[in-house]
Amino acid sequence: MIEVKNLEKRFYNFALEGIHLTVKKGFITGFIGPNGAGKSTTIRCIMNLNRRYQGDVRIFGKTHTENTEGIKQHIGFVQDENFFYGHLSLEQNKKLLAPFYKTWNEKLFKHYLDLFELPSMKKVDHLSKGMKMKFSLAMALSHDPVLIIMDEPTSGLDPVFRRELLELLQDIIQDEEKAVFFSTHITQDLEKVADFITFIDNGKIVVSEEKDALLDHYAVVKGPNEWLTTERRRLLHGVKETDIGFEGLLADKQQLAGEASGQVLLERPSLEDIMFYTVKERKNGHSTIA
Ligand SMILES: Nc1ncnc2c1ncn2[C@@H]1O[C@H](COP(=O)(O)OP(=O)(O)OP(=O)(O)O)[C@@H](O)[C@H]1O
Repeated sequence: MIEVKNLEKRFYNFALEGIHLTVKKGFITGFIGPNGAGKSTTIRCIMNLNRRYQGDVRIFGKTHTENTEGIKQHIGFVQDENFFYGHLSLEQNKKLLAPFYKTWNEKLFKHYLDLFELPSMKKVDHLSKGMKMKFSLAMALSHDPVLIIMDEPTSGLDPVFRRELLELLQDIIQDEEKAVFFSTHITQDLEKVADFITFIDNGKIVVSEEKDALLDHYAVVKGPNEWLTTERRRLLHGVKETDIGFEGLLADKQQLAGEASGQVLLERPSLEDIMFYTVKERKNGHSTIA
């Protein structure tokens, strides 16, 4: 559905470098990374909103130069900023925007307005933050897109609706013909629904992999300080030492096979752990995980 190769985008004091990324049909791919890592910039390049970039971005096998209109017809896009006309009602916004989509489905739109409890006659400016996000979602889903790309769609949503949205996304990919790609800081959401994870830090992809495999081969290692020889320390990322002991992240737990037994604890990490220790390692001035 999406194939990005060697994407480069430069700003004054930031660069996306050598971004490789794929989003597969039938799956949900989560995009994670700390503030300023380059998630929105990558998404904007994929949507052709950042025009001057290098590299190959293909959606449905085509570049934007080949068929940008055709591509966008089949994408449901949710941005982190509100791009509707604030002084107009939801209904008026819909009337202006729906004609751009050949497959606009008015019944589906009404269904989402009801489901999301949105008042169609209210002005966008008078909606709460979460309601604006819900309206963005309703607009993005009502032309029955095959690819859904969202930049932090769950920010500002209450936990009940967030969970409902995750369920909705899982329903959408059930027919194995669609794909969802979304960025979020709520890594627990991705633990629930994502099939693949792409993690970006400081403009570079740290890891891009099937979620369960990723969580299987990383480990948080905890143990007494005397175990931490220089050699073993080199294997770990974001090491923190206290009087009680140390903890750090191991990218490939096979590297400690045999050596660890009995002396240290190897725990299955959360996505947040993987992010935390990796970013900590970079901030400490060491290289990131390859
Ligand atoms: N138009 C622009 N001009 C200059 N710098 C920009 C521009 N857009 C983004 N940047 C810079 O690119 C970097 C990456 O920003 P980006 O919005 O992609 O990060 P992000 O991972 O989405 O962060 P967050 O999680 O905080 O939303 C930041 O340093 C930002 O200042």
